[in-house]
Formats: sequence, structure tokens, C-alpha cells
Amino acid sequence: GKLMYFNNPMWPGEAHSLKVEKILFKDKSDFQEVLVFESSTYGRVLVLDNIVQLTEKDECAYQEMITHLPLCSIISPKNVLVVGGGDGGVLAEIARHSSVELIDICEIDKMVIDVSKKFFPQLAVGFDDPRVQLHIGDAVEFLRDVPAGKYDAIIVDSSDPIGPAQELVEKPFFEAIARALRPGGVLCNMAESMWLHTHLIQHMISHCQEVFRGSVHYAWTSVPTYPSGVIGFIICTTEGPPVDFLNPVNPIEKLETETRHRGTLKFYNSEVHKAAFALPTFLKRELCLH
Ligand SMILES: NCCCN[C@H]1CC[C@H](NCCCN)CC1
Repeated sequence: GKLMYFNNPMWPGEAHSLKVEKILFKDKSDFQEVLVFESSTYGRVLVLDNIVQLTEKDECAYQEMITHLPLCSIISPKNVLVVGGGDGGVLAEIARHSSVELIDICEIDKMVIDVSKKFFPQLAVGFDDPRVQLHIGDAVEFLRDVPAGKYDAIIVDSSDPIGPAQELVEKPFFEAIARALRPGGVLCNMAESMWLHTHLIQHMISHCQEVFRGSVHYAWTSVPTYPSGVIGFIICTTEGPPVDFLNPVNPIEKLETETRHRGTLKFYNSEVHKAAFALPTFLKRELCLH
């Protein structure tokens, strides 16, 4: 098969490429171009507007970390909201937490959900959990109708802020998130790459520090098929006792048990949890995290 190149103005001067065995789906939704292909070495790949969203081989790193970093940091999360996440992978990870009673998901693009159900059933199985309530639409509008303090945790599993996700890095969105979280609730937000986007990360952290009176942290993990090979997460808590992210309160062992659909965890564990918050020196200098 031939190589497909994923270059983008968000990471000028570089491109990541994957060998394509077979194109499985290609169409335009109301929001973006949706592509699925069989790669030679990373399994099936989901691409939106020429940006790799996930591959079967390494999606575990991103989906497990974006879910368990927040959910293992607070006692017995009950009500959880996912913004984005239309592939269903984060839903399947949240389902591992037996304390969770409600999982709201607000995804703007129905085509992503339909395509994931067809080509990534092991991720889309997340939609089958009876606790899941699916809302198709814009998260800013969705959050307006949410009663204040409804959620214990909110996970923003978004694409990059150059398409439908543009508004998800601006202050009004973070204010809407903070209002929807209960005191002591936790936000985990996809937060780009330390090698590519420290200005954008600082922009998001500044908004979070203005809006969340608790603590604001940055964590990161390895995802080989994302540009620069790493992706970060901003994790904030609203007021209340500072959360000790280095000692997750919910024992990971509980998550090890096989849940109905997903096998055991492939990436996340308590040491990886702790290590995720250790930042390289250049990043500590560039980010004003108090
Ligand atoms: N649930 C699937 C993952 C969706 N998250 C995003 C996919 C695109 C990726 N670009 C990274 C660009 C360089 N930081 C960010 C995460």
C-alpha cells in the first residue's frame, strides 16, 4: 500500500505518515471529512479532516489515560459527562467504574458515531452501556441546559481546535464546564502536545486558573500516531481540598477486572498514573502552574 501523509498548519514543517492497506470509508459530514482506513501496522485508523484521531493499536493509551486520570482521582464518581468522544472508546473506559450511575455524552457529529459503530465495534460498544445518555449537538448549548453542579467529572475528548472543536478552548466553555461540575468535581481536557503547542496549552491553563478555584494540573502520555508522539491533558478541580493526583484515591485494582466488553487495561496503571504528572523542565518553565 501507499503512504498517506498527515501534515497540518497546526504542526508546520513536519508530517506523520502511515502505510494504507485499504480505504474502508470516506465521506463528508456536516462538520468535517471522515475517513477510515486499514493501515499496515496500526490496525484500523480514524481520520477527521486529515488528522489522525485514533488507531486500533495505540488508542488504549489515550482513552485509558483521559478517563482514569480524573476518575481515579475523586472518590466514587457518579455523574460523568463526555464532550466529544463520538468513537465510544472513552465511554467503554468509564463503564469500568462501578460507582458511575450516569454517563452523558455530547457529540456534535453523528457520522463519527455511526462510522465507529461500523468500523470500531470494540470502541463503540461503549454506547451499549445502559448508563449512557447520548446527546447529538453543540456542547456549549448542551451545557446551558445542565443544572449547576450536576457532574462529578467532565471529560473533554475533543479533536484539535481548528474545526468543530474551535470553541472548546475558549473561556466561555471553561466557565460552562465549571458551572456544570459539583464543588470538588474534576475536569480532564485533551490538551495538545508539549513539543508543538505550549502557547495553546498556556492559553487553556490560564482560562482554567481563572475559572477553577481548585487546582490545575498538566499530565501527558505517549501516543505514537499523534504528531510529536505525545498528547497532554489539563486536569482541574473546582474548589475544595486540593486533589492529590499523585496518589489516586480509587484503587486501580478494581478496574483490572474484565468488564463485559473491554478486556483488561492495556496501558493505565497506578505507576503510569503518577508518572503522567511528572513534567520535563522546559515545560515547568513555560507553564505557570502554581
Ligand atoms: N477519542 C479519539 C481521540 C480524539 N482526540 C484528539 C485526536 C486528535 C489529536 N491531535 C493531536 C495533534 C497534536 N497534539 C488530539 C486528540
